[in-house]
Amino acid sequence: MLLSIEDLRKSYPGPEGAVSVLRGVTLSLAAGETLALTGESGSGKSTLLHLVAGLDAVDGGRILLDGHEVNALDDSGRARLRRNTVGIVFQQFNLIPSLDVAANIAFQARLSGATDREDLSRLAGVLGLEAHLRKYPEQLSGGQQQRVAIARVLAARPKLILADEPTGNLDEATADEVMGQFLALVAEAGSALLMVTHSPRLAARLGRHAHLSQGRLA
Ligand SMILES: Nc1ncnc2c1ncn2[C@@H]1O[C@H](COP(=O)(O)OP(=O)(O)OP(=O)(O)O)[C@@H](O)[C@H]1O
Repeated sequence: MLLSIEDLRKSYPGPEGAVSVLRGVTLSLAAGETLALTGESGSGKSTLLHLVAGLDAVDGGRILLDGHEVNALDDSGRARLRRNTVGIVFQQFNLIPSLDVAANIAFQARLSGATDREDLSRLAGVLGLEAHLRKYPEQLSGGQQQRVAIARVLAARPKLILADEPTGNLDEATADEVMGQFLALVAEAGSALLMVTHSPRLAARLGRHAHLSQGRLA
């Protein structure tokens, strides 16, 4: 199993004591599987993604990712896992403002040692970015920036992609189109995908669906 989450628990401090957000979440994802995660606003979807990425510490339970227990790793071990195994597409795109589109796409791939130029230009082609490769992020629309963020993650060919509303800033028609391209490229790369979405329509396009409610998955 690529990802096994067992009895995961997470609370945050609140004004009236700790607020329990995840209350025993158990979930497995095999290599190449795609899963949509839905749930009301504030139900803990982003929290779950952050914990899997090792960006925050768990309170209880375990996350096994590609044979590593995420929370048993030190900071550099978690950083290595993020660099080599996980690709992250969050809503704030985190493109590097001083790099042009081509360099942004290549950036993550270089870090993880995957530098196939043909692969990069093909990705840019499929995502409709060829005309923008020499532009800087601030010269792009929100939708174009989202495509660059998607291309950047795919270029590194991670085993697991964590995506939080990756088409959340797009109108419905464009979101459908970009999601189609994204899912086709994910399938081609053989990556597993754990994707948060508010849209039942987009969720239905993934292989599996889990719903987070009251701190547990249904
Ligand atoms: N760093 C933090 N400190 C305190 N509380 C937090 C922190 N991060 C998240 N929370 C709280 O935990 C709960 C879950 O937040 P989370 O962002 O995971 O929800 P979500 O399901 O992703 O929501 P949305 O769909 O609105 O993005 C919320 O009540 C939020 O206020």
